[in-house]
Amino acid sequence: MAYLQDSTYGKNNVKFLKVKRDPANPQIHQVMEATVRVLFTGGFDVSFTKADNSVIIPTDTIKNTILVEAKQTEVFPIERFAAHLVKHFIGKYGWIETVTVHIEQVKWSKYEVNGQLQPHSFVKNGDEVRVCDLFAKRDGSFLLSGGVKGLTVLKSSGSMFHGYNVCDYTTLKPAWERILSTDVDLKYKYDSSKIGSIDQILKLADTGLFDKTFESSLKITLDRFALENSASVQATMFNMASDILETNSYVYNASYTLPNKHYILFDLSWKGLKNENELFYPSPHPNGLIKCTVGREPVAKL
Ligand SMILES: O=c1[nH]c(=O)c2[nH]c(=O)[nH]c2[nH]1
Repeated sequence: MAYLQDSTYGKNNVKFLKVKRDPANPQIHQVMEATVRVLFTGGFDVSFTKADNSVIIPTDTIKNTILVEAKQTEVFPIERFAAHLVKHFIGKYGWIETVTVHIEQVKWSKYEVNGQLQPHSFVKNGDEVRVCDLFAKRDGSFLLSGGVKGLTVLKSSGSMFHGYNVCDYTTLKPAWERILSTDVDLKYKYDSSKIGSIDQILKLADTGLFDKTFESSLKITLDRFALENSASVQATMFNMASDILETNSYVYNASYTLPNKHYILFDLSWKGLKNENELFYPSPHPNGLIKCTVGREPVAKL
């Protein structure tokens, strides 16, 4: 006999752009362009196993809800909007057991013209997005994380890779100077016990905690990337994550997923030319893929 082992459903890729006007000067805007995913679990099994649609909240309704709530509530920061959606869905539909919200925010930045920051013109300089994930249960427990995705960086000096294991399969030459490039995918998980509750997420949003954590983590990532003479992707990402934990007391752990996007020194010796770390060819594949999660060491109890 077959049985339903696992299931979830919801709406993905719900996009909106909301203009926020400064109450003191309505010409000064901020824009939130976001993509939202909402998934449910709960009393939905019969919709899979008995073709009973009565329990299904149509995914179209989920989409409408996201858009109506985006109109009616504050959407900055995305952690607050995620918490608001969780409260709405769990409060309204008694048979939902868990809600998972994922939000990606496009980075629209204001820029200057003739030395004047423009009040309602924005530029997007890359594919970088701010992300947040909130998993919440009806019993009030939750997991919240924030982060950044798609932040592409490259340094043309200050990166080494040598001292690695060498065996009969090794062809890689040690490097004391190389190109280092990656697409940063960073996720920092908040300590749920420090935050306390979904309602507290709304309150902490007002204190600026989530914006501060995001800005600080981004700055640490970019600062370390630029300033450290990197021994390896592994060592640098560990140092970045450690800095995030040291600086942000609400962060429980920090995870990086970093592709090592290789730029390979082109051998010009056959042409009688020296290549002193000047000409590389970007290698689209294969690429290294390096992940780590860094947490806080438990404090020893005496
Ligand atoms: O920083 C690096 N880590 C590796 O694990 C690795 N492997 C490799 O071929 N080059 C690199 N670079």
